[in-house]
Amino acid sequence: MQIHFTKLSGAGNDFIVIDNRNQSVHLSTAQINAMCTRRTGIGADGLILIEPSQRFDFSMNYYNADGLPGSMCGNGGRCAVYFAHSTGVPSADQGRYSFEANGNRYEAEITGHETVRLHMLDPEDFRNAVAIEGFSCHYVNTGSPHVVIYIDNRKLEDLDVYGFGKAIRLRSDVFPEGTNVNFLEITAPDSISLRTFERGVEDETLACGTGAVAAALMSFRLGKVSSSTVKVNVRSGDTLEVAFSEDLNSVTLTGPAKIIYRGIAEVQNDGL
Ligand SMILES: N[C@@H](CCC[C@H](N)C(=O)O)C(=O)O
Repeated sequence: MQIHFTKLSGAGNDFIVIDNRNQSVHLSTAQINAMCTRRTGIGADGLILIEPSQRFDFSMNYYNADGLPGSMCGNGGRCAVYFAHSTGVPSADQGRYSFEANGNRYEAEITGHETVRLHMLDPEDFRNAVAIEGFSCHYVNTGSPHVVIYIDNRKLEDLDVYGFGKAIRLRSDVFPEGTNVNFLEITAPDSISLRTFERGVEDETLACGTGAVAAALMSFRLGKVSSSTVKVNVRSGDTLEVAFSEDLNSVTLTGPAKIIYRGIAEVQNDGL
């Protein structure tokens, strides 16, 4: 079966996006995993199906690279909106899209050349300083579950994000559903540097949108940054901007979303 797709990058978090508004594409877990596998497939952190919605401009169905449905993907949401904009998916409000993902409504707008601002859900379930694997782990759900760790006495660039991230992600006694794990350094009163191990990719990614939101909100909550607009420098070298009200609501995530290429994949019954 041949599938037309578009590859997008949201600050280095990369996605295969498929326009499935006619609902002709049905992919299994194994097929999505094969398409997302680097070297033998197209390669991506996740796959997004753009599907019809009764109530909004479209529905975003997001799958992690392991082929399983993911929780909210902030960079994926921004890429889905950039894809919709560049593909001519109609929107009820010019220049602004509404879509559903994981049963929630999201809104986003194109704010400049290859730049998308996404309005996020209010954060939930803050937990402070739980000791796990030798780290003081803060936790918040920003649409996806995130551990936030300040690596005060080490260098972020030298940190074993894969090893430490995986060990914490696999602590099912603390996180029965798993978690994404973020390591960060405060670099100024309004900026941080961030590296993220992602659940479902099971590796470090070059950026994570809901992780950037978790890191910015947690840092403001703990008094580690003083600005409610925080620049988050991610592994790709890009910068995401997280803005919020002082009570940590009305959160937006803004940053680059780019089309890398369009292609046709030959998908076998059991994968590529
Ligand atoms: N990269 C994403 C987060 C995607 C969801 C996550 N991997 C999960 O299911 O836990 C982002 O940009 O937010």
